[in-house]
Amino acid sequence: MQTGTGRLERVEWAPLSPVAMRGLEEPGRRPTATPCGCVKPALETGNLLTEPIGYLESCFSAKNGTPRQPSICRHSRACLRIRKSIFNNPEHSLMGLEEFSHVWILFVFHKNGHLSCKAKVQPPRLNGAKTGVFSTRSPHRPNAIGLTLAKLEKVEGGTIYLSGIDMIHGTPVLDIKPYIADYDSPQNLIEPLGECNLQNNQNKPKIVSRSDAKTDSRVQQQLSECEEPQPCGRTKEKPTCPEHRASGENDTQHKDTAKIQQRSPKHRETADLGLESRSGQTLSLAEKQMGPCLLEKSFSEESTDKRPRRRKEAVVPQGGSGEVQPVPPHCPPRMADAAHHSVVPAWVREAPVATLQVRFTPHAEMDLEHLSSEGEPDVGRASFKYFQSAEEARHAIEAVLSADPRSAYRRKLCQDRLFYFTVDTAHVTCWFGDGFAEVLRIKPASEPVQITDPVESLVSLGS
Ligand SMILES: C[S@@+](CC[C@H](N)C(=O)[O-])C[C@H]1O[C@@H](n2cnc3c(N)ncnc32)[C@H](O)[C@@H]1O
Repeated sequence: MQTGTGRLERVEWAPLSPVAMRGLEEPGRRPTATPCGCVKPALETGNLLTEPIGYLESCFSAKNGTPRQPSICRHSRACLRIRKSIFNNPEHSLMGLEEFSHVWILFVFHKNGHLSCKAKVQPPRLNGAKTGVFSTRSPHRPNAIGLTLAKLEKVEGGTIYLSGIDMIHGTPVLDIKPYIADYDSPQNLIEPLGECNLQNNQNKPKIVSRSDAKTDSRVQQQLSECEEPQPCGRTKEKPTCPEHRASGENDTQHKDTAKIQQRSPKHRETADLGLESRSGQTLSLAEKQMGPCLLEKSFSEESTDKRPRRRKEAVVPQGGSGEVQPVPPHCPPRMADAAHHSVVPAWVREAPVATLQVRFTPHAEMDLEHLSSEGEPDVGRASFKYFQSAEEARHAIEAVLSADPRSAYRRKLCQDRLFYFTVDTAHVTCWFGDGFAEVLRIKPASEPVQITDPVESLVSLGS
């Protein structure tokens, strides 16, 4: 059962439930029932009794108005304190994480309201049409687990600070994993060594299909930053603000980790490829061997060979219509990145509505000014918890609204209705017209945001 705390308890994870077991034909692996009749959770059958590692404090207090994906609003902020019930020394579990610029957050959609989910859902971008739940990022899925790639702003003791998030306040978080482009992005897939015939020196350039000019912005950024050939294991962006560095304690950890990581990128790859990487000599051999093999295999290539043709894909060729381009041999992986991207169905990028223009009425402008100056006027600090300035608050409101946060239903049937949402301490009232959203009022959010875990709030209001 999924409870308000986000804990997925054993009864809902019973492996004999139709959802959990349909199609799984391993009768010998079914778990035994306890004398009381409960089904024993068993890792081997995939029955996981989860325990949130923490509860998110987020600038979004409710689902309404929360961005549908983290990329929509880069000023959206949150923090997560690892619970002491998980690790006695939570800070130990975060050691080294500050070396990464982005993290995956796995969480429970604890405010779904009910556990039922349908095989076909209506994602907003399909404007009422249906598609299979597993081809969407819908919160309503058999296991209500969400996955968000967030920017890691800083690590402080046992707490991480994030931006670019799409989760609401109180979201139970199950796990954090570092984002490693080399593993997590198809642009960076590394050919298994076996596929390169080293002995015969037949390292022919891989044929890759170019696709999709509209790459994920992070990837675009990586690509644009990659003017010089770079070692491919390193994806760290420098933190934007120096004050966002970890505390002194973490600096020590940082150095330790840095020592390990200084030699890590190539070592990591050679290790992954099963090559000895301890001695420089072996490493350079491995490097020599790997050079041409590091060309990536694109999904497009795979799809051409093995999969039935997709209906309609957002394959926007760069400099040609899906032509097949050889990637030059000896091209460092980052450079090869530029040659091809991942493929998604067109509807993912073809929003049913254009990006909306956002405007503020003079009244709303005054409200924003007023709200900003309510905090600590002497030090010029706004009364926001998460935003660092009124300007950031304005950008966040614009970002949320320009992506049109309304459901397809509301967009079609409730066109002249007011729309409300809360972000940080601002309660925003607006309405939507043809191609625009207009902010009418911005008031202080009256309700203090409730958090699920009985811990002190990490972000203090005003002071
Ligand atoms: C479409 S989901 C995508 C989440 C994640 N990026 C993913 O792909 O799994 C994002 C939406 O889930 C909703 N949401 C966020 N946190 C939630 C929570 N804890 N429980 C239920 N719904 C939540 C919000 O309405 C938000 O707009």
